[in-house]
Amino acid sequence: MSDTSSQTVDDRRETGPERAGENRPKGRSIKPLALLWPYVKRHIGLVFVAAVFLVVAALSALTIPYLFGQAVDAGQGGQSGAQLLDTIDRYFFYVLAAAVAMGILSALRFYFVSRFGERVAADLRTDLYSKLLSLSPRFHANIRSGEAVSRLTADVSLIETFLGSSASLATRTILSTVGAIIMMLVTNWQLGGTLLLMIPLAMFPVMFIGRIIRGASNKAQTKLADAGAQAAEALDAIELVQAYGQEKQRQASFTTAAEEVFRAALKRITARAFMILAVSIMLLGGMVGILWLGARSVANGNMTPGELTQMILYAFYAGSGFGMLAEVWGEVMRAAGAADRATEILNERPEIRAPATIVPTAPDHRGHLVFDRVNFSYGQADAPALKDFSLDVRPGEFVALVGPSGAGKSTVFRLALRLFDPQSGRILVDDVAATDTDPALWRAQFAYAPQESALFTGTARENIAFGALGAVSDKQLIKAATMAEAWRFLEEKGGLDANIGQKGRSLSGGQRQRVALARALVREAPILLLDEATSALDSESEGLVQKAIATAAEGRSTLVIAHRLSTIRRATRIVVMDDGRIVEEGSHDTLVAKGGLYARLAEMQFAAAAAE
Ligand SMILES: Nc1ncnc2c1ncn2[C@@H]1O[C@H](COP(=O)(O)OP(=O)(O)OP(=O)(O)O)[C@@H](O)[C@H]1O
Repeated sequence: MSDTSSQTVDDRRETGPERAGENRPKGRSIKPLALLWPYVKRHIGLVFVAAVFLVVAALSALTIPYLFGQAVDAGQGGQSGAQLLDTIDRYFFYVLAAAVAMGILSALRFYFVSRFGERVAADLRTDLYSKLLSLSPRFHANIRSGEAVSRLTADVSLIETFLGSSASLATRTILSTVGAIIMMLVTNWQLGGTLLLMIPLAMFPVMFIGRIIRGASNKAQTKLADAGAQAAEALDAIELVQAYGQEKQRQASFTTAAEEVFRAALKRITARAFMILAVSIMLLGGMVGILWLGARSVANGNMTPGELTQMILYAFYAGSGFGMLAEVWGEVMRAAGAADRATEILNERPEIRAPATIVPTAPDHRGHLVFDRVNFSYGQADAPALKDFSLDVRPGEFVALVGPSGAGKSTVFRLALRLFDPQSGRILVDDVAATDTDPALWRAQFAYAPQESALFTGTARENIAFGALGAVSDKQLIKAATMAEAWRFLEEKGGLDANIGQKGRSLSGGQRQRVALARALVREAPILLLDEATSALDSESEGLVQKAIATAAEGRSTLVIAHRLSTIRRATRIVVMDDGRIVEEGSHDTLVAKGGLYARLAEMQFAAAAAE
C-alpha cells in the first residue's frame, strides 16, 4: 500500500487503479478494530519501533517552522554584514539538518509501519484461508457467492491499508495538528486563537463536498462493476452470443451501462471541481488573511516577521491536518467493517470436528462400510434427505446405488465422506464410527470420484497426486494413470507434465473421468465412492471408462451412483433408493423380474443401452 501522506487533497483517489475494497460496507463503529489485537500483539516489537519513528518524525517536522521563524528574525537584527551572513548560514544549516532528519525518520517510519501492515495482512490472509478450507459445505452454501473470496482479498486489503498506512497517518496527523495548534498559540495567542476559530468553519464545506464525492464515486464504481460483469458474461459465452446473433443487443446494453458510468463519473468530477475551488480559495484566502492580520501585527510591533513566518507554516500544518483526518476517517470505518467480517469467519467453529478422544481407524482397512438407521436433513426447514437409511457394504463388494433424481444418492456419499453429520444414526467403517475419529483419518479411508470430474488448472501430475495420502513417486502416478486407462492419451500430451488446461478443459469428458479415476486410484483407500457421470460417452470411451472402473474397484469396497447399465451389471448388488429410503435391493435380473421402481427406471433409462 502506498503512503498517501505526500498527496494533496485533490489527487487522493483520483489517479491509479481502483482501490481494493472501495465498495465494501463500512463498520458502524470502530470497535471491531479491537478484534485485530491478537494479530497486532504478535508483532509488538515492530509496532514499538514504528511508533518511535512515527513520534520522532512528527516532532522533528514541528521544529522546521520554528527554525524558519528564528532564521528570519536572525536576519533582522542590527548586525554587521559578515555577522549577519554567518547567522543566516547557521540557521539555514539547522533548518536543513531538521529537514534531513525528518526525511530519514519518515522513511524509517514508512518502512516499519508498512512492513507491519503487510505482515499482519499476510498472517490474516493465511488464517482466513485455512479457516475457510476447514468450514463445512453447509457454511459455504450459506455464504453469498464470492463473499468468502472478498473477505480473503478486499477486506484483508482494507485492514492492510489501515494498519500499514491510515492508522499511522491518523496518529501523526493528530500529533502534528495538535502540535501546530499549540505552537500557533505559543507564537502569538491572539492571531493563533483567531485562526483556530476559523479552521473548523473552513473545514465544513470541504467535508460536505467530500461526502458528495464519496457517494458519487461509490455509485460510479458499482455501475462500472455491473458493466464489467455484463461484458465478462457475454465474452465468456462468445460462441453462444455469435451463434444467436446477439452482438447488437449485448452491445446496446453495454453502451447503456457505459453511459451510466459516465454520468455517475460526471457527478463526481463536478463535485471534485467544486472541492478544488473551495480548497484553493480557502488555502489562498487563508494565507492572505494570515498575512494581512500578521502584517498588521508586525507593523504594530506585536509580532516579529519570523513569528509571522512561523505562524503561516503552523497554520498550514493544522489546516491540512484537519483535511487529512476527514479523509482518513472513511478508511478507518471501512477497515472496522472489514475487521468485523474477517473475524466473523475466524470465530466460526467448524461443524465437523474431531472428538476429544480420538479412536484410531481400523489398521487392517478392510473397507466395511455401514450406515445404521441414519436420518438426515440438510437444514431444519428442509424435508429429510435420508430416512432411517441402513446399508451394509461388505469388504470388496461392488454396490450400485440407483434411483430417481433427488432420491438421496449424493447425500449418501456426502455423509460417508463426513461432509455433514446425520441428525441420528451412525456411519461406521470397520466398526469405527465416523464421529469417534478424526475427520482426516476417516476421510483417508475413501477414494472419491465425483460426477463432474472436477480437475484443477495445472499438470496431470498435480491432478493425480492430489489424491495421494502422502508423498508419491512418478512411477506410482503413471501406474495409477495406466490402470485408469488415462496414460495412453496423457503420454501423447506430454506425460505427467501435460498441461490439462483451466479446470481440465483441454481434455474430453471421458478423458477427464479417467484422470479423476487415476486420482482416486493413487489414493489406495479401502473404499471407492464413484459418482458416475450422466453425460453420454461414445462407445470407445465408454469401454475405456468401464475398464478403468473395473480396475479401480478391484480389491476395494465400491459404492457407485450408477447411471449406465454396463456399470450396474457389474454390481454384486443393486440398491434402489426413492425419497431418502431404500425401496428395493437385488441383482438386475431379479429386480427387473419384480417389476417395481427399478424395472421402470431400467425401462426408461437403460433401454437404449440395453438394446446395444
Ligand atoms: N445442500 C442442500 N441443501 C438442501 N437440500 C439439499 C441439498 N442438497 C440436496 N438437497 C436435497 O436433498 C434431497 C436429496 O438430494 P441428492 O442430491 O442426494 O439426490 P440425488 O439422488 O443424488 O439426485 P440426482 O440424481 O439428481 O443427483 C433432494 O430433495 C435435494 O433437493
